[in-house]
Amino acid sequence: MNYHVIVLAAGQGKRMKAGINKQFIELEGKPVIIHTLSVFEKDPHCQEIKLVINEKESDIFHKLLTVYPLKKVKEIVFGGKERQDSVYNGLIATDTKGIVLVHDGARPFVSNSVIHRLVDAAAKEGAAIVGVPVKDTIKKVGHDQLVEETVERSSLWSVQTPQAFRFDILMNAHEEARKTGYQGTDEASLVERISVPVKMVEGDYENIKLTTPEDLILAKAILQK
Ligand SMILES: Nc1ccn([C@@H]2O[C@H](COP(=O)(O)OP(=O)(O)OP(=O)(O)O)[C@@H](O)[C@H]2O)c(=O)n1
Ligand SMILES: C[C@](O)(CO)[C@H](O)COP(=O)(O)O
Repeated sequence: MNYHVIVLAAGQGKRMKAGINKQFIELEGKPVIIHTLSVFEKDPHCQEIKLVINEKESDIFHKLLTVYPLKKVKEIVFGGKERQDSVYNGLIATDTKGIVLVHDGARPFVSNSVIHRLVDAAAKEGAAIVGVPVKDTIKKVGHDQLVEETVERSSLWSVQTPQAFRFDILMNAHEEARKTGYQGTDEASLVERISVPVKMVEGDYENIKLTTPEDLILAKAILQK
């Protein structure tokens, strides 16, 4: 099943404390964003990549794409203040009636098998996301660091990207969120609000998001494997 993908790279990477957008950090001599884009470039089912960047970093991204030419990156789109704004800008630039994926540029280890399971689920159900069951005990903590409750773990999943939707569903969800000023931390939360069921597809614990410096240690270990 073919799909289009929106790859997000317009954040600042503040928690990474690298002094540069974390997308430019090199892993085995190649920038993180190139690792991520290459997964989709090599996937025959991926028809087009919309790369969403910060306008101020245009020159850097254009130079990178000269060094690493990626024929599926046909258009670069400028992102917005929040992640959700960046997704919306990517969405209005995407021309499809089929399946659209949204993926964090900072998740370079997504595998083809996970992508294909996800796309098949989205084609069948309309909306699907990848995640993994949580491994830790989860507690709700209130004032003065006092534990309020231990949350039942068996139904808790840690959510990743990519997330995949029929284009019209994701667009409706975004339009609705914009009307009401709702800000979610992922696309599925917007889709849940318009009462479309979202299917959870089991992903992979290695599909980490590079967020804080410790994640780079893990990233190097994953690459060396
Ligand atoms: N306005 C924004 C904010 C985030 N992102 C992208 O969304 C993904 C996931 O976000 P996150 O890990 O929070 O990245 P940053 O916002 O860059 O990190 P931080 O919050 O630490 O600044 C990243 O690939 C990031 O580039 C984006 O395209 N536009
Ligand atoms: C979409 C996401 O990657 C799912 O885990 C995550 O919610 C992005 O969150 P962040 O607040 O931008 O780190």
